[in-house]
This record gives sequence, C-alpha cells and structure tokens, in this order.
Amino acid sequence: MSSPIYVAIDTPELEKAQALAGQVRHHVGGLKLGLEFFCANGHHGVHEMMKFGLPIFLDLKLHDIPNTVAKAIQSLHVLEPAILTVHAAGGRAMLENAKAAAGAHTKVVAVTVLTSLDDGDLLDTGVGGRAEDQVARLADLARSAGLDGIVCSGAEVALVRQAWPEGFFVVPGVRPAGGAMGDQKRAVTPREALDRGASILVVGRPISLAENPDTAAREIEATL
Ligand SMILES: O=c1ccn([C@@H]2O[C@H](COP(=O)(O)O)[C@@H](O)[C@H]2O)c(=O)[nH]1
Repeated sequence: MSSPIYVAIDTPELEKAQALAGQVRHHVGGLKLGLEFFCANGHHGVHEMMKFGLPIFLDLKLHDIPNTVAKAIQSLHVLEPAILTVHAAGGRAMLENAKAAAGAHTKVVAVTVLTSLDDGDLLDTGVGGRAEDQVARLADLARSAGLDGIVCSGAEVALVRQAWPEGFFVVPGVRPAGGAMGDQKRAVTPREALDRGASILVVGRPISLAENPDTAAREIEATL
C-alpha cells in the first residue's frame, strides 16, 4: 500500500523541487505542488515533477467566480492532477462548476478553514464561533455540491468523517511530536491525524527543512 504522506514541495526553484522529490520519492505517496511552485514554474514545472511517477496534488486553492474557476480548471486538464484544491468559501455554484470542469481522474477537494487560523483569526474575518463548526458547515456544503472531499486540520477530521464516511479528507499542518509549529495553529501529529480519519497527510517543512529529508520522511512513516 502506498504511503499516505504527500510531501509539500514549497519552493519556486525547480531544481530544488526535483532534488527534494528525488530524495523522498520512496517514502511518500505523492507530491504536493502549491502556489509558490506553480507561479514560478507553471505547466512546464508540473510536467517535470510528473517524471517522478508519483501522483501530483495541485494545491492551487482556487477561489473566484464560478465561470473563472471552471475555466481555470479546464486549463489544468492536460496536467491530470490526482488532487486539486478550491476554497469552499467560494460558494455552492463555484464548487459545482469546479467539480464539473475537472477531469474524471481528478479529486476536487475544498479547503475549509486554513490550518494556520484559530478561532480569533476567524472572528477577524467576520466568522464567529469555533473553527470546527465552520469546518463542519463548509464540509456539508462541499459534500452537497458533489466534491470528493475537503481539507481540514487533524483537530476536526474525526467530526467531519463521522458525517461523511466516504469523503476524502486531506490533513495538512501535521507536526511530529515536539516539532516546530511555524505558522500552523491547529496541528496534530501525523499518527493522530490518521487515527482520526485522514485519507492523506500533507507534510512540508518537517521533511523539507530536515537535515536529511529522506530520513525525516522515513521517521514520520514509521510512526504511522
Ligand atoms: O489549510 C491548509 C491548506 C494547505 N496547507 C498547505 O500544506 C502545506 C503545509 O506545509 P508545512 O510546512 O507542513 O506547514 C503547505 O504547502 C500549505 O500551503 C496548509 O498548511 N493548510
């Protein structure tokens, strides 16, 4: 069975991205490419990363009017990503259009509440209450709009998995016990996230900033 770990390749430099993927390729289940990489390297960069033979997760977090998001997703068809993200806050029509525009082999998942936000940050954006309530609301919306799943933190995944047993749950912002949080605010350990119902885990800096990324990936994998 392939590893549930998708390594976040967060660099604008293609050579660094290739070096990291080359180091960890045998201990991860896929490569997650985000805005930093895509803005710098575009389709060419994704094609280069596809050569590693691992599933590609395009974490572009699209959020715009329904027509624009649908057209953007059609422009990504040639890349055939295994997973693609949009923001659930874009609303029902945007989510429905996103799913309809994606290729048959692409899972479209909706980001609910970024793992870098806590209840206070949410309040600053006009959303009162707890992050987990907002995650549950947006998970319901994503499900009823026909998406494949959501992105949420390990703190909420058990709750949403209960309501959506067949959903695909992406959990980023995981940290090995005692690991540096950085800008993440709702982090749990990789093991906790899996036990609570994560389908895949996104791990960035705990691997990419390690002295030996391959060893770091192996050590995390050994805890699962
Ligand atoms: O809510 C979210 C959605 C996406 N991410 C992305 O995951 C990785 C996490 O990187 P770390 O270095 O392990 O913190 C990064 O690419 C984010 O863009 C997220 O963290 N939270």
